[in-house]
Amino acid sequence: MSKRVHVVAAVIRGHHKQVLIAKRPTHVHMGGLWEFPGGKVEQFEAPLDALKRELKEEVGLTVVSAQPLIQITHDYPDKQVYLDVWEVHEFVGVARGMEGQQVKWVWQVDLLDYEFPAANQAIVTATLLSSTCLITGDTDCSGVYLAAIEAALSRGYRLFILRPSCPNLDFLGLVSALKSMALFSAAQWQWHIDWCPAASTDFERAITEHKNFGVHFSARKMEGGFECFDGALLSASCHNRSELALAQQRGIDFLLLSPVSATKRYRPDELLGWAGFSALVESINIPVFALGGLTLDDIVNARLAGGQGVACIRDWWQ
Ligand SMILES: Nc1nc2c([nH]c(=O)n2[C@@H]2O[C@H](COP(=O)(O)OP(=O)(O)OP(=O)(O)O)[C@@H](O)[C@H]2O)c(=O)[nH]1
Repeated sequence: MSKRVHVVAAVIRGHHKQVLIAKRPTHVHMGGLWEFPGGKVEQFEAPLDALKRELKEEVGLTVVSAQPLIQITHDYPDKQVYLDVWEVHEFVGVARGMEGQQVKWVWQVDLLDYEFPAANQAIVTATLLSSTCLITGDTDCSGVYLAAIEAALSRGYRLFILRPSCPNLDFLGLVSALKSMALFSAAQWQWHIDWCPAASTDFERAITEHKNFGVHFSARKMEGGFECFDGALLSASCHNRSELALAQQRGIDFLLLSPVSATKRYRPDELLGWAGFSALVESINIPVFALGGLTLDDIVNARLAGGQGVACIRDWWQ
């Protein structure tokens, strides 16, 4: 088997949630498909230096700052790659196809309409997700629930795992309120399947008809198998290597992995710590949020450990 190729690639974020993509020339590997600009890391070259060199050479941009986004290990029939993907928020220059290739700024939601190499699916998901995720608490009043979501939106949260457990909540009313909130804030909602009436056609319609809605499974629900939610983003909670592997096999789009840090529910010897989190994240190709005893100050640690960001529960009660 040939050696795995270390490739750096960049999700370059421009104005108004636009992202730069480039078309691979037809004669090269994965030719004719779209890609995130980048290329191979040279011998003895640091990944960030390689990223800076490739972006200058390929699209004429000077990187000012970049942070890790996701790492993918993928085997094509003819090539094994390790895609080391960075997020670039700050750069200087005007993007051009320096090698004659087509380059394009696209709305991040429109990335789903472009054809990328197979390894890129998780990169596109990671690009669409924010670096924070809020798991909601409980209430028996829709008004209180929605007010807490609005307050969280104003604190910067855009991705929510919804788990109101009260059966008296008006589901369709909640859907319609969340739809209009999504319109103004681009927020994404994952319905916690434990709460949602899975058999309800209203639920299925809401999930599959609206791109901001997805479904979240507990590890046990995921293990038990689930029905198909056409086109909806799927997420799951995991705690160990075998659950992570199952999630990947079941086509889950992103994960919450816990417990990373101290919480009341777990003994100290059960905690993953950042090293344990990082080792588990490395074993799969899916964006993973760190969960358990963390705050928004831990986003940098999560990114350095290969994660997408942090998921918080306590913040709901602020
Ligand atoms: N740059 C980039 N490469 C990707 C992406 N997705 C993906 O599977 N790859 C694969 O990673 C490898 C990158 O190699 P490359 O050909 O772009 O690297 P390079 O510019 O250094 O090539 P060269 O040295 O042959 O000129 C290719 O096998 C390509 O198919 C992506 O989003 N961006």
